Amino acid sequence: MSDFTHADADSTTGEPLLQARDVKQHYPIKEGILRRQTGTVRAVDGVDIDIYPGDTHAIVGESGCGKSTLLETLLGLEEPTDGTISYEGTPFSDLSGSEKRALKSEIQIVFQNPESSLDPRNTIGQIISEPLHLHTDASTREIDARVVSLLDDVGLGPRYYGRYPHELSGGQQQRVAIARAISLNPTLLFLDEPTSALDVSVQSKILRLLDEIKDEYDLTYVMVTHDLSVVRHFATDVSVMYLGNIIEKATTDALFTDPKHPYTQALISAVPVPNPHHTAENDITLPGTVPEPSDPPSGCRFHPRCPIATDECAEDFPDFESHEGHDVRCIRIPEAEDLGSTEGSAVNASGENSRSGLSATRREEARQE
Ligand SMILES: Nc1ncnc2c1ncn2[C@@H]1O[C@H](COP(=O)(O)OP(=O)(O)OP(=O)(O)O)[C@@H](O)[C@H]1O
Repeated sequence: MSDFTHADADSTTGEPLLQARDVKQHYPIKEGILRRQTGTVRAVDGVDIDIYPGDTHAIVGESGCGKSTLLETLLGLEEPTDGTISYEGTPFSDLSGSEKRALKSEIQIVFQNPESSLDPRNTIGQIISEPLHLHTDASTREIDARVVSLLDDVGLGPRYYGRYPHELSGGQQQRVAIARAISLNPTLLFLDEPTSALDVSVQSKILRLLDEIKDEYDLTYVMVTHDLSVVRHFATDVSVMYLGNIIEKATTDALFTDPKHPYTQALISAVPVPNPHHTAENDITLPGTVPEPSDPPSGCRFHPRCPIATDECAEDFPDFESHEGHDVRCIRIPEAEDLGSTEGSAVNASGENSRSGLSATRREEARQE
């Protein structure tokens, strides 16, 4: 791979860039002086997912459903307990050592909290240039020029080169994390709750930057979030997780206009909407809480909380069934409820600026942060 060049991600073949099949991530529960295993946390419990070139694929679900564990497993930070993850058709387990190293440049991540993801002892220039020093043969002069260009791309400009993370606001720090993540021209960028640690006023600016950077750098995104307003305006596709499993997959439009799984319907009904016709009658409140992943229910994992479950649901965990463009794990797919409009949430990541004014706009936004 040459310096700063982009690996081919062919969007014309229809092949997934990243694919997971029956991926599990189980953790042993050990107790006592002898640390005997007394149970297993099924954090991720048989996930199938396909990420296509150009997607912004959101993985959503309540706290503890396994989103971060899935992301870390897909990223290769943790070996899955079981199952296969493939990149451009090749299972991770079949990659040679040098191919695995090359893949580290191809797949990057932006974490939730920029303050803890940036080394406070290093300048912004050092932080952004580190991957370039580690993974390319470029000269110091070339790398410096690249860092200045990256600072410009994320709206910060060269005067931030010698500053330290603590001198920057949260939004500006996240811009640095994004610059570092795109420095090697990756193909796939993982976003782990990229805006949830930021002030609301800054969140939409960072999402807009990510949206623009995606086009400029020809990126594919996989984003983990619990914020459905962000998903609605930012993602192209959504996978809904419940207790270690994906229970519904669809395009964002299809998922929000006509959610199929009773859990998805409840999640979406809970999105706050500035709609005068919205009434509490539209809200679906689920009984109980998410069970422990160390002791999941039999059959359909959702059945103890499901408003339409029958005895049958306690027996078998259903496979995915294709239903009007959605893939749904449910044996009794309900008719879509009238959930009211979910239009008009706060985030607009559609990138309204003209390209010519882009750099100036980004700088002004970064300065205000
Ligand atoms: N290393 C680990 N050892 C044991 N259990 C773990 C480990 N990592 C995660 N878990 C458990 O796995 C389950 C899923 O955790 P995970 O952090 O992936 O959920 P999440 O959906 O990302 O939640 P949140 O939105 O709160 O971050 C939780 O019950 C968590 O306690």
